[in-house]
Amino acid sequence: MSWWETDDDEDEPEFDESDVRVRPNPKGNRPRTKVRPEYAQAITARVLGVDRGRYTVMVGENTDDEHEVTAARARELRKQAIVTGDRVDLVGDTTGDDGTLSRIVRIQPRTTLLRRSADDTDAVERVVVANADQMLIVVAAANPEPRIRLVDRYLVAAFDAGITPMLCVTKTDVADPAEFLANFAGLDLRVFTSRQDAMPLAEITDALTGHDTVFVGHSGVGKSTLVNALIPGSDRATGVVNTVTGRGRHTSSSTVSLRLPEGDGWVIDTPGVRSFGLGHVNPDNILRAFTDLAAVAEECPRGCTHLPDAPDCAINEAVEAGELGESGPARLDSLQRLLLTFRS
Ligand SMILES: Nc1nc2c(ncn2[C@@H]2O[C@H](COP(=O)(O)OP(=O)(O)OP(=O)(O)O)[C@@H](O)[C@H]2O)c(=O)[nH]1
Ligand SMILES: [Zn+2]
Repeated sequence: MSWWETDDDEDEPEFDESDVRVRPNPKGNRPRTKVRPEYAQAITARVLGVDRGRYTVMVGENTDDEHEVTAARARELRKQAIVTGDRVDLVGDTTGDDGTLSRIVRIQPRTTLLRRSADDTDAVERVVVANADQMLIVVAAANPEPRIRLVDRYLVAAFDAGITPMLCVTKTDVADPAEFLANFAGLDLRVFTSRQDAMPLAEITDALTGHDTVFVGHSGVGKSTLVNALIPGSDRATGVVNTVTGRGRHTSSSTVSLRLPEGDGWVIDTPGVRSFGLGHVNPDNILRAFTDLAAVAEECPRGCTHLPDAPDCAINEAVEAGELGESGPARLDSLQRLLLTFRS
């Protein structure tokens, strides 16, 4: 079961940063590389993008010395994935002058890690983006048709990673998204609605300010159009949607970091990811995103699934007894739908 139930995988964009397969590491993702004394002078940088083994990184962020540098990975990092959003330590020539190459010697501990597995039964995960604290899920009201299940999968990936999701529905000039949005009423989910001739740019910019936000969405939903409007000059290629299939051409093909015009905040734009398995997801992380329900679940029997058929589930009982208020049933529904997303 893959994130996208489409059959045209041949032209799936390459995710070069996800080619490195990493084993799930219960101890976290802290690199085990010994700190070598000669790296005491290493400086910290933000990975902006990855292209064929070369990393574009930013050093001196928010200082007078801020500049971009091209870097390669040190051999001792072996196969550890270095992805967009990583904070890394650099040695060597960090001037960023033409033709220079510096070396990444360490990956700093990550605050969050958005990951995917090949499919829902695969425990081997690939990392997509590091250190994002927000996810903007972009979905079109029509052309292509919005899919609840797809948004659920993005939500699960975000909650699992400890990333706060938000939703932007584009193309509201084409269709009314109310019915679609009703499916998410049980979630604490900030929702923006947008149409090309009236994009809520100030509102979205405000939500992005001070954050690192990963943008995700199916190809053709208008994500590049939105990114270009939020960040003039970012030059995200926009494609033409095939009116028969509703699918876009895959015009944006690598993950990049873009800075908000005012400087305080980053957009990490991912290409239309079509296989985003959730084999690695821990159900406890999903429950944790529903703080009110998680508190009730303390009373659940050990190993409770919290699904409708779970015996003596405290959440199910509390909702039935009306103890979780008017929104209780909708919240429980949302939780159960998300829990089922990666159990099927
Ligand atoms: N009617 C309408 N069309 C839109 C809107 N936003 C974007 N589009 C059109 O939808 C098509 C796809 O937009 P893109 O911005 O390229 O979509 P994308 O999600 O970035 O797709 P890829 O670049 O293929 O990943 C383009 O023809 C846009 O002009 C909107 O709000 N309303
Ligand atoms: Zn339960």
